[in-house]
Amino acid sequence: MNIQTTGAAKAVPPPGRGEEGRIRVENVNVAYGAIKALSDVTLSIPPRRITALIGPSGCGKTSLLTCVNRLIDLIPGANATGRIFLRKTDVLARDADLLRLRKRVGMVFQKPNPFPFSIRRNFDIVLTEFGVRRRDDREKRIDECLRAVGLHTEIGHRLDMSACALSGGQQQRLCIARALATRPEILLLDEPCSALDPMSTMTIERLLLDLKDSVTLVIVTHNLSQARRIADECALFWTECGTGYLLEHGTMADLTDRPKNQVTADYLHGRVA
Ligand SMILES: Nc1ncnc2c1ncn2[C@@H]1O[C@H](COP(=O)(O)OP(=O)(O)OP(=O)(O)O)[C@@H](O)[C@H]1O
Repeated sequence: MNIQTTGAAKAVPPPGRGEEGRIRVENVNVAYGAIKALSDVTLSIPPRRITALIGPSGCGKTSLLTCVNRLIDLIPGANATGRIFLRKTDVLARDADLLRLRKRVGMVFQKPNPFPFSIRRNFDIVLTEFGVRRRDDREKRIDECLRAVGLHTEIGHRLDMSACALSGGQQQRLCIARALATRPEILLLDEPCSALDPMSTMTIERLLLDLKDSVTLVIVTHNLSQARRIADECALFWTECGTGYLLEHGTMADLTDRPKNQVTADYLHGRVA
């Protein structure tokens, strides 16, 4: 399927951003109590590209994603070791500044999760938390984010309506807009289209293609067609004895046309579950 981009407002990256938005994962292990979920993952995710994390259920894709913004800290019994660098900051360091980290790294979940308040308040809560105190600054930021996700003409004049009254696809775009409100370098998306119909899925895919010029996008998806449509790079995870590991990483073309492993070839061509 050919995806046309939305033409939504593109944030032009300021000059000299260089490596901003690159994620360097070094020897990361994740365990939940005695269960080792992810073993020794080393991976460099390029800035301002779309990288898809794919692989069968339980191979640790979400676990890796939640390490990058330290949401894993909120899971009782979870433990992550290794290093994940955003430029010079090791986000897994004990003394990492989590508020600053979550300003730099936004996250969007499988099921749209708007706060059960007005559209405006969805943004105000986040913006106030991250220090945007002046009302007119918040209004400008809301306007910028709604334009970035192509929602401005649909709901820009209805900011006081409940976010929960929006359609599922609109709610997910609102959640992406809310995640963009802190102007993150990185957006993590955990199966963001799996609860959406095909039209809403295409809208989100176009939006991600528009956003990738300014934000590093890492998307977990079970939808291989989606990965082929939008991802520049792809990391295939696998499991052995219940522990996930990185099997192969490269461009989508590398994994599809020149896989290094037979398992990669079989998985990418739908020959294994
Ligand atoms: N909170 C938790 N407590 C205990 N084990 C967990 C927890 N979260 C994940 N796991 C285990 O860690 C392993 C990896 O799970 P994870 O959700 O990261 O995989 P995944 O590849 O994202 O799976 P899926 O594609 O089904 O979402 C699985 O064996 C899972 O059961």
